[in-house]
Amino acid sequence: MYKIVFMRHGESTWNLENRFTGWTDVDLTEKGRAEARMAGQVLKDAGFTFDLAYTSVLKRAVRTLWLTMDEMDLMWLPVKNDWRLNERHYGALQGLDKGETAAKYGDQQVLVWRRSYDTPPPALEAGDPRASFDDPRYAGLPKDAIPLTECLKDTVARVLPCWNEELAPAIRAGKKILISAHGNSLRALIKMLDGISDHDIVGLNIPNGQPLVYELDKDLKPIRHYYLGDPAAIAAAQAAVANQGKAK
Ligand SMILES: O=C(O)[C@H](O)COP(=O)(O)O
Repeated sequence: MYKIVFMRHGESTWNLENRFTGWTDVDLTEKGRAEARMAGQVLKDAGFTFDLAYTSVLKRAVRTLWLTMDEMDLMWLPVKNDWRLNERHYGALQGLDKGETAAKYGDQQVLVWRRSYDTPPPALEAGDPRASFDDPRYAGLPKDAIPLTECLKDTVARVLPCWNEELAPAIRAGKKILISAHGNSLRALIKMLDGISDHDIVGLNIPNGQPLVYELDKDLKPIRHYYLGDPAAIAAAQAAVANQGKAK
């Protein structure tokens, strides 16, 4: 049996401000830093240790990983930054207030943009300063790999090769891995691992800074999964994430 740990980053400045973030590279708040340290403490107390860590190229996930590793006295751990673990690109919604957007377009439309499998948010214009074409961290990518918006299906399409080429081989090689990523890149991974339907994935919300353990069989099929930490607090945090996209 293999065990891997997923973790969504701690609270970011735009989580606090309730803005659509996507590929915008915002940092953690103080609360987010505390959540990341707490995750390290919880993992340490539960007896976890790791050989290798993966994260995105966005600082909220990278810093969460650093703080968690620091708390576990694992700053030496090899880390692989993979853009394919980035948050789902939020297109022209990036920077907008989620509640105001719901007040303008309706809760249902915002739910579709946030959670539907195959309807992307409106795309950025190619010349929009929010587009990532000139960002050096994506310099090695073909231009058509850099999104202007993404639905979850698009995120699955980039996360799946990351799983097949990086994560799964590391797990099979016996490495204990920690993956610090984002709400929707983790939803994409979990959808794929658990075979969740396009319909049911709408109801899955990932809380910030909570280690999520997956136990996998020899074929890397999930046996069970569970959050470390207080179930009531986790359920409340999941409900809070779901409610972020509603008009006040
Ligand atoms: O990109 C974002 O805004 C968040 O990290 C995830 O947002 P969501 O829960 O609204 O999809």
